[in-house]
Amino acid sequence: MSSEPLLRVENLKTQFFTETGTVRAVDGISFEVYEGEIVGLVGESGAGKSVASMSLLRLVESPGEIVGGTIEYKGETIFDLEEGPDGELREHPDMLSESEMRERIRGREIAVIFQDPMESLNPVFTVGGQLREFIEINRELPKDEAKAEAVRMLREVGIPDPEDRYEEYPHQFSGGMRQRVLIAMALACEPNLIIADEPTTALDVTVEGQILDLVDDLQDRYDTSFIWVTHDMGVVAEICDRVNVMYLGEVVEQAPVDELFYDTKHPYTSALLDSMPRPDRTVDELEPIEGVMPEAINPPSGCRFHPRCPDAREVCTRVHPENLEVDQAEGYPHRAACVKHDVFDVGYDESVPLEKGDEAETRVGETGSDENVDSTVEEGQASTDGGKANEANQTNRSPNRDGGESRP
Ligand SMILES: Nc1ncnc2c1ncn2[C@@H]1O[C@H](COP(=O)(O)OP(=O)(O)OP(=O)(O)O)[C@@H](O)[C@H]1O
Ligand code: NI
Repeated sequence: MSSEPLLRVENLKTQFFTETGTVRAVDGISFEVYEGEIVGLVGESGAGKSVASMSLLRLVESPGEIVGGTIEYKGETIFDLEEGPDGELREHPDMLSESEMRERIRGREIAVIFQDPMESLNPVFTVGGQLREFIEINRELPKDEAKAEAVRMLREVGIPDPEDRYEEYPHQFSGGMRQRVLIAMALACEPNLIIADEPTTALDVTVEGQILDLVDDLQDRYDTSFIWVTHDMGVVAEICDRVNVMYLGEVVEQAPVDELFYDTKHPYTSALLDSMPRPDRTVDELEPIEGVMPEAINPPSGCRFHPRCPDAREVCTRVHPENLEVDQAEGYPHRAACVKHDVFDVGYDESVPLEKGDEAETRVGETGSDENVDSTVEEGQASTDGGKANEANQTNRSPNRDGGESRP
């Protein structure tokens, strides 16, 4: 972890301004992607994974807008704001222009693979023709060289008889084969980073396994970094090096994959793991996560997961936890946004456990739309003083290494 990250995302916020209110789809997430690693974004539907992915390429469409945070790629600024003369926020002058994003970044440096290949492939053109054209435009190669390169890429992603398949149309390909074509397209410009948004979700398990193996193999050979978006912890286990668990627009846990599975620090991650089919468990033993995920338009006060959390105590309804480092593993931080960890020091141990179903449910959405109602805990700050904590001392920033777990 000594080197600079390829991608650095800090406190990223993306919102949708709808008639019914502001949807805080991505609400202050931070993570890094280092060269050659596969970083997972995992969480239930609506967690903000796709909006986060689109934000990284500045592809959020109206009524959505990135409203805060920083995105840096190889030392260049994809997104940043600064304060103008009248205190208003405006785009930082260092920010890459729209044409730089289009000509230099999207596709060439950072490519995307979507879930549905039919949305990305045009049904009226041959698969090979589309791939060739893409290579021609993006790599400025003459037509015949681009064609040779297209055939080579099709072979590279495991499409048999690529010369023949080159002439076929998307509908003549199976779902798995189409997904391979999209991977070929993503790889065609030899990007440093590929964002894959649930690219295997529509495939059956066997084909999904083959695609994951292919990606693993290509990742080894090209040393491409990936951001892998999925709701499936099984996929995470198979492919990711490090993982960000998202809940209602926030990253609630971040850790190297083994650490996340074997030393889970956030109750939401535990719930995701418990709801995951495993060979050593029967279907009866699967535990679906309690309740449904509330709307990002009016999230619960305090910890957004508290209405569904088995470990929730009274303090969790009031204190909004940052994603703090609670441990280290393999040289990376293990972060968790849960006040049961000692580093938060907000009185979790003394707090009264919430009775499931009553307190929890009435709290949903009660105060969530007003951010100032919650106090936000940052490292080394106690925050039972209702927001004044932000002015409290910032000096004690060292994470409490032996205090990762709450005392019994
Ligand atoms: N165009 C839009 N207008 C309003 N709200 C939107 C829009 N797009 C997304 N959202 C909202 O943003 C939040 C995050 O959505 P997002 O698609 O990122 O979730 P996700 O984690 O990718 O879920 P899934 O697993 O279903 O793809 C959701 O509450 C969603 O309703
Ligand atoms: Ni999505």
